[in-house]
Amino acid sequence: MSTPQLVVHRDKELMAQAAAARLITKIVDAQTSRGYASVVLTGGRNGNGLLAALAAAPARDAVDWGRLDLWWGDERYLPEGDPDRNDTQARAALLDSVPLDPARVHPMPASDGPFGADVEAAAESYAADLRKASGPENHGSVPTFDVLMLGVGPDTHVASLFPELPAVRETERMVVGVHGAPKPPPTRISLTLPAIRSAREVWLLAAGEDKAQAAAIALSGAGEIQAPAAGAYGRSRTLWLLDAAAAAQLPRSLYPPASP
Ligand SMILES: O=C1O[C@H](COP(=O)(O)O)[C@@H](O)[C@H](O)[C@H]1O
Repeated sequence: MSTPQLVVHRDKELMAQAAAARLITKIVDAQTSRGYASVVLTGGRNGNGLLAALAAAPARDAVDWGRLDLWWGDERYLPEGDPDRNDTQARAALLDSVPLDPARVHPMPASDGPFGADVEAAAESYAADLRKASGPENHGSVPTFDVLMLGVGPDTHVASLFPELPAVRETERMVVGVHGAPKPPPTRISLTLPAIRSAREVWLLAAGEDKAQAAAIALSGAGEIQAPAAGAYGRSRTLWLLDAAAAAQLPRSLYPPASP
């Protein structure tokens, strides 16, 4: 378990730009050392804000987009192309603007796909895709992701792991179906905490005053069932990327000033 590191930026725009620059560098370094990079995307306002900032970044095309594997941490279980799906929003923010290899982009199943209303079967299908992509060097049933990004919800949810619901309690499976999510839509697919913890680095994105209480709860030693963000950590690094508004309830001793 890697102890959380915090970086706090002046505002959400600067946080998104700085996080995008950080992601570009991480991807380029991985591609240089291993020939490819593997990143897990997150949805929501902060996740999409980062992707939009990346699309506009001057160094954007330092990334070899054809050698980037993209996965999702969660998905709203809606028809393909639905505007509320995380992958729909990610494509609009960035993915449709860069020359990705479609074979290396792995959206989660849609509700109008082969599994229909059976979200558990859809989740198992994604788990099978992860297993297929996990080589012997990965020591497990998911690839070793270079960076796994998570937006932090105002209730401390990450991916589609909501406080007290069954999905956050899962300890064996890597991907599960979610029913009754308190944030619409109610039916979702999500990586579980064991899958999240397989990543080299986990980056938690929290910007905006509505995230301040969630950040304070998650970083104050709360349990992962009550505060799923508290259970999200990487094998070698756990990085919280915040703006000043989201950090407002944190002890000042937790982080040095990252920008004036
Ligand atoms: O519903 C979701 O919420 C979280 C957080 O979204 P935000 O708008 O509060 O930043 C998001 O990370 C997740 O992917 C999404 O499905």
